[in-house]
This record gives sequence, structure tokens and C-alpha cells, in this order.
Amino acid sequence: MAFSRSPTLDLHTHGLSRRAWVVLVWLLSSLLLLHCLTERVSITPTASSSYPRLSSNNRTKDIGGTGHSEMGRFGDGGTSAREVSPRLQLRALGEGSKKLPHALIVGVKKGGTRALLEFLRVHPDVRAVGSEPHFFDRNYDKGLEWYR
Ligand SMILES: Nc1ncnc2c1ncn2[C@@H]1O[C@H](COP(=O)(O)OS(=O)(=O)O)[C@@H](OP(=O)(O)O)[C@H]1O
Repeated sequence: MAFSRSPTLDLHTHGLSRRAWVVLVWLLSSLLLLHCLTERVSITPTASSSYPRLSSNNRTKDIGGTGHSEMGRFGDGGTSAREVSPRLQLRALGEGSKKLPHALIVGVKKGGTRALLEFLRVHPDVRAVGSEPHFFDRNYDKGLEWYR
């Protein structure tokens, strides 16, 4: 007995496989989108991050009259400290969790330390200070509590 495929069945099978491809592509796209979204959420900084953002009290250091240094704080990633108000930063930290800097940039005047600081500031994990508090040359007697 000869076996011949009916054209109607062929069309039906073709339609089904086409639909299956569409569903598969849609499913994969959704998974990819979900993956991208969860990646994005996982790199968003949280209030419980182990490193603090800068408070308004933490500023660039200037040592003595002959040289100076810039202070950088290596933090929790994400949004730059410049984009978040000091009040919100403190709230995220919880008052009293201010820490000393993790790094200082030391250099003579006109040595290009500001440029180095600005380059480092671009990195999302770096919290960098703004203006200079002159802790070591003018405010040293105020102590570390003031410096934090
Ligand atoms: N990569 C590079 N090459 C050459 N020169 C550079 C570089 N980066 C910064 N600069 C120059 O350094 C000067 C600023 O240095 P500082 O940031 O240490 O200045 S300051 O002491 O805080 O005022 C400042 O010089 P002046 O413009 O003469 O003030 C900058 O132009």
C-alpha cells in the first residue's frame, strides 16, 4: 500500500512548527530580558552596602603649604555621590557610620592630583571628595571625629 501525505496535513504541520518557533523565540527573548533586568537590579547600590558614601564633612585634604593630597573613598558602586544629597547619603548609612578614607592621593601643588582624582571619580566604586578641608595643616587639632 502506497503512503502519500495529505497536503492539508502538511500545511497544518508547517503552521504548527512555525507557531512553535515563534513561541520559542518569544520565550528566549523574555528570558534574556529577565536576565538583563536581574543583572541590573543586582548592581544597584543598597543602603546595607558595606562602604559608606561621602558625607558633606569628607572633603579633599591639603597637607601643609608645600604639597597637598586628595582624598578618595572607595565605596559601594552605583550612583556617584555627587548625584545624591548628603542628607540621603547619611540616611542610607545610618548616622555614626562615617569612616576614615581608604585612600589618599598625595602630591605637590600643581602636580596634577586634581586631574587624577577626577579620573578616579569616574569609576562607580569610588567615592571622591569635593573641596579641601585642610585637615592636616589647619584643622588637625579638631581630631579624627571632625575628619570623618
Ligand atoms: N596630565 C597632565 N599633564 C600635564 N599637566 C597636567 C595634567 N593634568 C593636570 N595638569 C595640570 O596640573 C595643574 C593642576 O595641578 P593640581 O590639580 O595639583 O593643582 S592644585 O595644586 O590643586 O591647584 C594644572 O596646571 P595649570 O593649568 O597650569 O594650573 C593642570 O593643567
